Amino acid sequence: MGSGNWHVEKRLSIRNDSFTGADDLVPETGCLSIVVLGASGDLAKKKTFPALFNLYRQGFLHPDEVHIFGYARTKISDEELRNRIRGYLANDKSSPQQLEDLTKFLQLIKYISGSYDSEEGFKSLDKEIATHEISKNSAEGSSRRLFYLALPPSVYPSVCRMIKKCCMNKSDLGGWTRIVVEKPFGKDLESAEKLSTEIGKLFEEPEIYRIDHYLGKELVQNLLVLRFANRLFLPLWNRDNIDNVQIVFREDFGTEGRGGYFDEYGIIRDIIQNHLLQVFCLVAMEKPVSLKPEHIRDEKVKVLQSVMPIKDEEVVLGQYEGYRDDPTVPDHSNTPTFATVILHIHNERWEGVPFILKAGKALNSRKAEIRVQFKDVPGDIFKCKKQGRNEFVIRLQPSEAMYMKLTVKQPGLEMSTVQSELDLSYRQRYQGVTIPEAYERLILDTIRGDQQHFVRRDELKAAWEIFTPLLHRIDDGEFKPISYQPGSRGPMEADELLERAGYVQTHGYIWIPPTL
Ligand SMILES: NC(=O)C1=CN([C@@H]2O[C@H](COP(=O)(O)OP(=O)(O)OC[C@H]3O[C@@H](n4cnc5c(N)ncnc54)[C@H](OP(=O)(O)O)[C@@H]3O)[C@@H](O)[C@H]2O)C=CC1
Ligand SMILES: O=C1O[C@H](COP(=O)(O)O)[C@@H](O)[C@H](O)[C@H]1O
Repeated sequence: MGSGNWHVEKRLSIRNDSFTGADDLVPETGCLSIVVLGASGDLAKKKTFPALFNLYRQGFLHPDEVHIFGYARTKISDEELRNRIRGYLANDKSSPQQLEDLTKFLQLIKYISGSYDSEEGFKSLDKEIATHEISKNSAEGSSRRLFYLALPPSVYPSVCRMIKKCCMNKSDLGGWTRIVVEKPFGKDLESAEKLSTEIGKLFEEPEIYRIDHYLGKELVQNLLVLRFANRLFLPLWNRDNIDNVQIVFREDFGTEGRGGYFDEYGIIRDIIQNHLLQVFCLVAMEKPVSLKPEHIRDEKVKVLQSVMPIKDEEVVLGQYEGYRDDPTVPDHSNTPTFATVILHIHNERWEGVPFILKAGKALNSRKAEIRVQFKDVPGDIFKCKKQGRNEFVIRLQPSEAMYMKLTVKQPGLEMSTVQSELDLSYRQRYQGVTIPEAYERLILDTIRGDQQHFVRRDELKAAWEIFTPLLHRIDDGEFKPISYQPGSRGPMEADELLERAGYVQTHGYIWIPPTL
């Protein structure tokens, strides 16, 4: 936000012109109503409205087509909602153009107050939407209604019932009603299936968009391109060449202000079962038949179903010291704030290759990356084993980059080797290019009707099947987290597990950042 580095690309329509594989999309012309349910909440102001504003600024949401409705229980006026979100859309450093855009954008927002389980509020919401559709001369049957549930999952079923009962539009002329749901989508296999069944009775799968914002990150979206559009990787991406894969998430802050929520879920449900597992799927899945969303999701499900049961000795849990000082966290909480979990895939490509999923809060750094470590060179005549293995690192954040660690000849007269890198740092290579926020792309996908980057019901089920037995044991207090210092690397047992899994850390590798 507010980078001042905008690429404002005005589009005539929001028809999809990229290579998503969703080429059977219907041209969409009807008026578009975006309803943010839970508009007074944190997610709405920090992510949803800023993403909508960015889409508006880039010409993807046309003022002559679009209207935005905020809905929540809090009784506030349109103007009060606008004032609440204003600070998240612009700041002192915003350009005059941005401020002018902001004023126009805020005028598109209307607020309706109502409860999440009574028809009254949803009927007035429907009335407001209909008034807007009529004012835009939208042909009945062509208007589009997007309901974004920025709400706790406990109210999803009642909200979906209310939408179904009070707010559906006709869709015979290309119109639609879609709902976007956020994680946490259940707490284990049983609760997730129950939720899916409840929502599934009301909406068809193509109408449900289960969002995982990691799927909207630039380098996550690049994974299929990298893997399947580069001849270089095709023959290497398997158990014959790859020794181990790490998918890592680190945050250098704790659960500040979210202790109550976090304690109910823990790091596995908060990060690993969804975000890291989605990345895992894209790294490990087979090539899809095409880029059609269903083909991609079929492959994701297959690889999830090939994951073997997690072994106790391949799990390390941690909890940072001071976590329980949060008044919203119970004194004897057993909730992990750190976890390393090793997954094994039982298939021809990956048998024997550990996939190490690691996530932690209150650690010494903030990053999310994929680290693919290759096997040692057989018959190594240079004795470069000591210097380190080839590694291909895809850094999702911060500062998107991918680099390949290689052994090369040390420049000079002597014949000696050194570790170096082939480096693609995005900031350096794509200067002046603004990388969109994950939510921005994903909301655009929901409008375009492209489900490629959303989680399908069977995918969600397979994801919960992997982690539910372990989660139940943690919930029952059978598996205890090890205490670690905030600002550290987490429990040292996690690094020991990494070593046992075969990861060889490179020592003495020094990276010299290129200068512009
Ligand atoms: N384009 C760019 O921006 C590039 C940047 N670099 C930078 O160069 C530096 C070195 O790169 P690289 O070697 O890939 O990355 P790191 O030094 O960050 O990490 C290498 C590996 O060692 C692990 N590790 C780190 N400390 C320990 C420890 N004490 N015990 C056990 N394992 C440990 C890391 O695990 P864990 O993930 O858990 O920390 C990671 O798997 C990094 O800062 C990197 O960002 C390098 C090349 C290109
Ligand atoms: O979903 C979540 O993600 C954030 C981290 O997101 P990022 O895009 O900043 O990597 C995490 O802080 C939060 O606990 C979790 O619920």
